[in-house]
Amino acid sequence: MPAKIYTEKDASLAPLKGKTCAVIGFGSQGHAHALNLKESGVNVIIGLYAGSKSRKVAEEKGFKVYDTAEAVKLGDVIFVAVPDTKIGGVYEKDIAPNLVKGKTLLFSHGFAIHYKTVVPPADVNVIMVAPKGPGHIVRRQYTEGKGVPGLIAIYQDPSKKSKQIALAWAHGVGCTRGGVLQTSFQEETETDLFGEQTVLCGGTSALVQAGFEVLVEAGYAPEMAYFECLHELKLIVDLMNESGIAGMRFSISETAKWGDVKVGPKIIDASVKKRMKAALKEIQNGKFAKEWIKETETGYKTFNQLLKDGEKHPIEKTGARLRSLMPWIKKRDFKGGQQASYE
Ligand SMILES: NC(=O)C1=CN([C@@H]2O[C@H](COP(=O)(O)OP(=O)(O)OC[C@H]3O[C@@H](n4cnc5c(N)ncnc54)[C@H](OP(=O)(O)O)[C@@H]3O)[C@@H](O)[C@H]2O)C=CC1
Ligand SMILES: CC(=O)[C@](C)(O)C(=O)O
Repeated sequence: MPAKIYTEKDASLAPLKGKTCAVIGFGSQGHAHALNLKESGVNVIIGLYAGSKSRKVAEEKGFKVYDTAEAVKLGDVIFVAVPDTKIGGVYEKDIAPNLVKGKTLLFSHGFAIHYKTVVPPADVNVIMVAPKGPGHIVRRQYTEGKGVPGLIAIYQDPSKKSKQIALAWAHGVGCTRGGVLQTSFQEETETDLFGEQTVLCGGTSALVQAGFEVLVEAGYAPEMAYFECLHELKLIVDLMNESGIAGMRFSISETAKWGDVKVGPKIIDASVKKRMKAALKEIQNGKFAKEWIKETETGYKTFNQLLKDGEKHPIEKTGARLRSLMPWIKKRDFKGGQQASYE
């Protein structure tokens, strides 16, 4: 039996009417939910720590910004939009002391609840609204009248109104335009971590860099390798996004189709699936989460080094030059931090 997909006709903003929605954090997801909800007519305030560089941006976007603890006190629904491994600390310091009966705690990823860095009191609703897409695209698609599909989950529901609140939030950020599926905190956490590590960000970055390196090491121009392995990837995935893998194959050449079905499975073969299963196991048994929490406790030492190494990959310099020749590709100003958006 196919899973129920909630769309705009199944949702209403009514559960949020007259409510104060406190978004804690104004980064990738935080800024998107806050702006989309506000434009949907919902009353939104922002909670940030005293020295946050996001304060200025949030105020410039017209939001009332409070210290985190104050925002929690004022909020009826509190969206914890801070980095996953920081959530535990923010919760203990600023959220738990102000989380009184009847409030709703909302997450857009299940990490903190599933791996128990947050153990909420039984008398508050705990829900999730997880757009299945990066925050900047959640915002962009909303402004274009589209919507990133999303997941909702209910962890605890003393009010017996949590599902309506979750659907209202999903509606307010535009997810019901793309379709909303109900899941659990465990399922969202495990599938999201798996996808971002092995298929999306992790798998794709590694695949693209490997393809670029093979071509450049074989003597082909880096520009050629960039166009082939990164720029055109979006065009191919756009076709998949519109009409599936078979639909994408409709648009590519016979020769490309033959290479696709004949050589593709030799590249992503059973050994890749074996490694994917191993990654899933480490997510399911908590090993990944433990290592990630430990990494943040060391001040992101290895993480920052790996990010720096990635920034130095030759594909970045080649790509920046080629993208600058395409005026329709909007340059992003990252100086503002994670909430850097296109607006
Ligand atoms: N990025 C994405 O697209 C997605 C993220 N998620 C989930 O959304 C949640 C938020 O992640 P994401 O949006 O990426 O986070 P970002 O890193 O983009 O933004 C974090 C925000 O939290 C702020 N912050 C940090 N500490 C505090 C604090 N003590 N009090 C208040 N605000 C604080 C930061 O302020 P400052 O700018 O000053 O550092 C920043 O504005 C996570 O649970 C993540 O898993 C889910 C789906 C997709
Ligand atoms: C965009 C998204 O959902 C990711 C990749 O899982 C994330 O940024 O956490």
